Amino acid sequence: TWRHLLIWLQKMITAADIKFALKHKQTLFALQRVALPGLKDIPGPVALPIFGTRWIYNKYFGRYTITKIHEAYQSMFKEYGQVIKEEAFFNYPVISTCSAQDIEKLIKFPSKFPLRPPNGIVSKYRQNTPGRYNDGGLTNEQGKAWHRLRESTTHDMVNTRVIQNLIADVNDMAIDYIAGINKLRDPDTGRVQDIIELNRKLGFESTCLLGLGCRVGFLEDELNPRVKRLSQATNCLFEALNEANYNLPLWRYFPNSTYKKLAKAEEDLYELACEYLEPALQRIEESYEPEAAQTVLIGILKRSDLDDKDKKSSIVDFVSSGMNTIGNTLSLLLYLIAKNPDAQTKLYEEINNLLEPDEPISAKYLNSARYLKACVQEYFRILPTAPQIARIVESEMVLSGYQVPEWSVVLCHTSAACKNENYFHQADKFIPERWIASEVEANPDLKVQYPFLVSPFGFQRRICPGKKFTEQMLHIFLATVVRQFEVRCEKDLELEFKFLLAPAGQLTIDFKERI
Ligand code: HEM
Repeated sequence: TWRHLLIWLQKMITAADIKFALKHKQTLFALQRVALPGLKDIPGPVALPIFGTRWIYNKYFGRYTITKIHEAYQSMFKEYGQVIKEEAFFNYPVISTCSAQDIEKLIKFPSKFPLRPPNGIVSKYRQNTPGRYNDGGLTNEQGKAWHRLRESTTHDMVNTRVIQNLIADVNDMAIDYIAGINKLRDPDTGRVQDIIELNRKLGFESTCLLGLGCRVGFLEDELNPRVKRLSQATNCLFEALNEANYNLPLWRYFPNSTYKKLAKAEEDLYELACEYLEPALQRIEESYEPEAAQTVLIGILKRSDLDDKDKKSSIVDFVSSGMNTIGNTLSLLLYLIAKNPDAQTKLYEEINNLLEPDEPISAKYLNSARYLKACVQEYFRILPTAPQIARIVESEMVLSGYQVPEWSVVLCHTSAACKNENYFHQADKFIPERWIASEVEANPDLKVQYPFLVSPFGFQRRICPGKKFTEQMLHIFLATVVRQFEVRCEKDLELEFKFLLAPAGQLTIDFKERI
């Protein structure tokens, strides 16, 4: 038939092309370089000298608001296409892409030591504080220095067995969380006017459990002064990071108010972490068998290839990286579940099928809870708190037809890509079934073509080391809440970008006790 003939012809042409390409590889490559548009051709907002394109976020004459940066990117991708170029201060180019093909290229780039742009202000502070820090730390270092820290500090944290051993502790936290909800609920309506603060506290408490190896008391009625300082320091740190990211980088030249804020937050975090480390250090001296929750911490403290500064700065990095990310995620996840009653009903049915009424959540349940995991995965597709992943490209590469030079900064907008109808069927709908093979078999439209686009924890070897812990934590949290309450939310949630995507204003949730 004509179709077969066409397919045969296509194969012949492809084979001939490959032979030709192999023979004339160098020439073709050179021609392609000449022919392809480059960095300067990538569309994007008009750049001004020095200020680059940052004027678009200016309060008075800009087009977008800095706290709505997620919406700004959606609008720019619509206006300019799937790849855009912005210019940071001093006209440093920053490329953004939401193309699945580009993102796949970056994810699959065989990098030994993937490069993520360091957080300049943190690196500067740590350089200025040599008494406490050897370097920028795990989140900011690059190359071999990063690899050394990564290998020696995250070994236990990425181990499934170590994380599973924390299930009992996380269950206890979830019970305290439910008690917290019950204190906030209106006795007649079950309404909690604003759940965000409680979720933040649970985020803080769980991160401390992982990084400091103990419960610190964020879920208690009265916060002890140490915990209050910890919470304030983390908030200040994120405020300073946000300011440093989007305001003129004057901190490079003198310690401006943003730098001072960051320095104070880092100092407080460091001192507080050290206070929490004391009992663990004592335990090591007394050769006690560590409790499950202390495995990660004691594992780091016992390393002979790390000095004291490396150990302490890594623990500070773990605590500060996890606190707000988990807190935001809990609120955003709860909101999506509350907005999707059908999915919630299915989830409740699965819980009842897999668990006896008073049976605690166990590794066995978590391993078989397919719908629970699908709900969390679908949440990550729709509302991840880290909507883009940054990389410095290690070699020249072609992104959406543009030749991008080596060492360019590229932001992979995985979240924007996840909203693309061409990539996900009914992209704006919460459909956990798309992540379940048997459901996809029954409805092939749901098949996920580009699963790698859901990368809420990043990718390559630089992927978040807290991923396993966080996922387990979210599974336990969601199952515990849905088992106890039917949750509903009437209003739509406002979002704002504060270094991370976060809920803005209040999140009012109705918690109806299940009978
Ligand atoms: C909802 C929770 C979390 C989210 C969404 C999240 C997200 C991320 C993302 C997107 C990255 C960048 C990865 C990349 O560049 O490829 C990252 C890195 C990192 N995260 Fe998380 N994270 C979370 C929780 C945690 C927790 C609990 C910890 C505590 C251990 C943690 C520690 C880190 C560290 C140390 C890095 C830097 C890793 C490196 O550069 O090697 N994160 N995280």
